[in-house]
Amino acid sequence: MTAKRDVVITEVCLRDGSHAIAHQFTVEQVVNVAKALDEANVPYIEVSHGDGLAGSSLQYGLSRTNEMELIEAAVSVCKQAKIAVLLLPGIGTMQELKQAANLGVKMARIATHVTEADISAQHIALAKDLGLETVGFLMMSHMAPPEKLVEQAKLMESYGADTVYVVDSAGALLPQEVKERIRALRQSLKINVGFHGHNNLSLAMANTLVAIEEGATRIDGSVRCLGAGAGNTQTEVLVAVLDRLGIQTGIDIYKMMDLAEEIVAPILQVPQEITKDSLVLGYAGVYSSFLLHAQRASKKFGLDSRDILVELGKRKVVGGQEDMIVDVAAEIAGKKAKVSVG
Ligand SMILES: CC[C@H](O)CC(=O)C(=O)O
Ligand SMILES: [Mn+2]
Repeated sequence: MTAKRDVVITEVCLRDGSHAIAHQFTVEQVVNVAKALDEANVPYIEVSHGDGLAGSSLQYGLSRTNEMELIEAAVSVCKQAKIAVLLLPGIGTMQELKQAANLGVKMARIATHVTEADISAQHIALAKDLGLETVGFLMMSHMAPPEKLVEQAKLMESYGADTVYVVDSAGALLPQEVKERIRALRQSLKINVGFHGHNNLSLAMANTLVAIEEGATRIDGSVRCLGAGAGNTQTEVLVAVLDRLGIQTGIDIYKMMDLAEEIVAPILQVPQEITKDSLVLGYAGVYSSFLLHAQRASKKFGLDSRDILVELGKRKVVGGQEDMIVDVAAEIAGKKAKVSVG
């Protein structure tokens, strides 16, 4: 019997979590996590490089294992859960999307910067042609006011998306801002509205609950907060909270708790918590996936990583501009050197 679900959860630890572990997932880890999530009745599990299909590169970070192998392995162990992939046009191409569909993926999430939905037209159309459920994923949603978000979401809807997500990539949105954005989308779209949070300001759960209150029915979470920055809304906690609120997810709470503790926690190199660097991501409005890159640059140039992150926030650097992290670090280090010589 299929479970009743008022809110449909997509588990992102095997994709967003890839950022947190520098894209080092093994087939064994993916199999163990996906199988346990499937048994807990999670409906969608996203598997890809952190930056989406074909993200493995020097710019974004090389994957330990080819993501197609990871996707194939996840598909093979899931009895009811559907595997989703993320694709950022310009990083992933039509070819990878077709390859993923051939492997048995059932959902494609096409992600663009919040003001660039127009570049998703071809990929959304292809995903629909391939028979995939299709999501438009508007990243860095804190950088656009609700009216702009509506304009961009309507473009995705017109291309054929079944759902559009407000994506708080930097974990910078405050509850009121989430409320305004979800409300505006709900009033203007005919399709589902979703929310993807990051916990850099410790607001992922509060923001998710506000989004649900405003009518978002598609929600992302990551078990044990295994996601970029301080991670996402913690799925096992969300499932318990929604159960207390009488909102059905169809997910088995005990099984989620067990897999979080026994299978996902051991994968974490360090426990996910709000450190000074992840806090600055939310505070300065910086892409959560920039965290490890900025920390590496801070070591290389002998800087406080917060100075690099704050400057990136000021310059409104967005996804795809990872090379700017080293540029900014070099510039700050250069200025410091001049001051100490002068
Ligand atoms: C780089 C892609 C990014 O991690 C997608 C995402 O989850 C977000 O923007 O939060
Ligand atoms: Mn994310």
